[in-house]
Amino acid sequence: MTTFVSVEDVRAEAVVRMDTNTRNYYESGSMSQVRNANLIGRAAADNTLAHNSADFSRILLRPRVLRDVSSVSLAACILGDHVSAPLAFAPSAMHGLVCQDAEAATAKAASKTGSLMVLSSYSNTSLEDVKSNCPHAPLWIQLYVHKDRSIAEGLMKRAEAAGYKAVVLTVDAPVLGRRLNDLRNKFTMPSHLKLANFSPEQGVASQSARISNPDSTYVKQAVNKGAVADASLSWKDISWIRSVTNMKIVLKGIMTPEDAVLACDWKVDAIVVSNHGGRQLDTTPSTISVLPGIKAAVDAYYASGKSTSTSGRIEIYMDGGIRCGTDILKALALGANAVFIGRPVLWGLAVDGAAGVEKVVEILHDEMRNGMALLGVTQVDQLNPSCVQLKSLL
Ligand SMILES: Cc1cc2nc3c(=O)[nH]c(=O)nc-3n(C[C@H](O)[C@H](O)[C@H](O)COP(=O)(O)O)c2cc1C
Ligand SMILES: CC(C)CC(=O)C(=O)O
Repeated sequence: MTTFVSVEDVRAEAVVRMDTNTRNYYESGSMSQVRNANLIGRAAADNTLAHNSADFSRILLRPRVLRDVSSVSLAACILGDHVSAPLAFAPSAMHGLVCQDAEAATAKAASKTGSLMVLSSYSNTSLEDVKSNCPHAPLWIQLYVHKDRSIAEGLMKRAEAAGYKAVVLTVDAPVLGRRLNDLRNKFTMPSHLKLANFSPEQGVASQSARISNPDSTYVKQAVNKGAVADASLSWKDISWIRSVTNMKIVLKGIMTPEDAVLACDWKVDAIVVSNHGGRQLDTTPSTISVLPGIKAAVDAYYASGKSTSTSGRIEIYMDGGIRCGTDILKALALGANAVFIGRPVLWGLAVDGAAGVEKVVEILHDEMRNGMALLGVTQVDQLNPSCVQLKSLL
């Protein structure tokens, strides 16, 4: 059995186990993708996918010494729920592509490691089966809203009844990004898998065909059934979500201070600073680079007394490019209450199912504890901007 001591070790093993379609679907971003960067004449690293990760190395850590770090705790609270660390699983579609037990395996790992998991609405395991495999950690449901609103309504009602705590509305995908590798591969979900949260009559399965060909017959059928994402979604639809469910509301895909302030105005419970792992609009900034501006805007909003919320301050999370424990410490220092990982979970799954995901979490927890001790910090809420500095030559 290979010894994995870093997330990169897990990734290296995972990618050789995946078939080409799956590897390209999981690994790629949109447009100027690393493997095909020359297609539009750009350097390989000149895209959002690459910047998400690379920009972490532009932020340096400032260790403080002689601070008694004999006991370091990662314990945290996310929207009122206790978790083992401020590290959670981002929603990602179709875990059945790399693991027979699909999201049931991911849920087991979330439960065992005490990690919050967000289930993609496009999962191969039903939300009820995921819940039964995750007795010891909180679950949230991610939502894509289709033209036929009864589909999203049904999903939210089922999730709430099953004990999911929050609905995560993905706001950065009114249309799907142009994923060149998926277009080239004509990627569609393999026929042995199903989108387990929807019945075939709802036509939602056809949605996955959008990845390959927006003009396909499948997609035209799905449009007729109202199963394609509703690009008319707007801020006022938050009131509609609130009328459907008592779950907390999280917006995933916020990239500007302006939209963060609107999220405060609309009194959602939390936002995820995210560019969808570089899979939607290419050449957006990295998430870690926009996080400080968003945190400052949210702080200013509450300091100005504009908030009329009775449920407290909005929480800020981020995802994108997190590959080691110090990336997480930097994000927390710059204002995130918690971070989410997308691809690292999929790599763990591909390597060894639930045990592989547990391994990824164990590595990241170890790296966080180690980094905190060496930084002179014993609790995650002690991380603040004084722990980091921007790389410069002076
Ligand atoms: C294969 C794959 C599938 C994804 N599916 C979804 C999804 O169904 N819903 C969603 O909101 N985000 C989805 N995402 C985006 C992730 O939630 C997350 O924003 C992103 O992966 C974070 O970047 P990272 O992979 O660098 O950690 C997906 C990402 C990947 C890689
Ligand atoms: C089926 C897709 C729309 C899921 C997704 O969000 C993604 O692949 O990034």
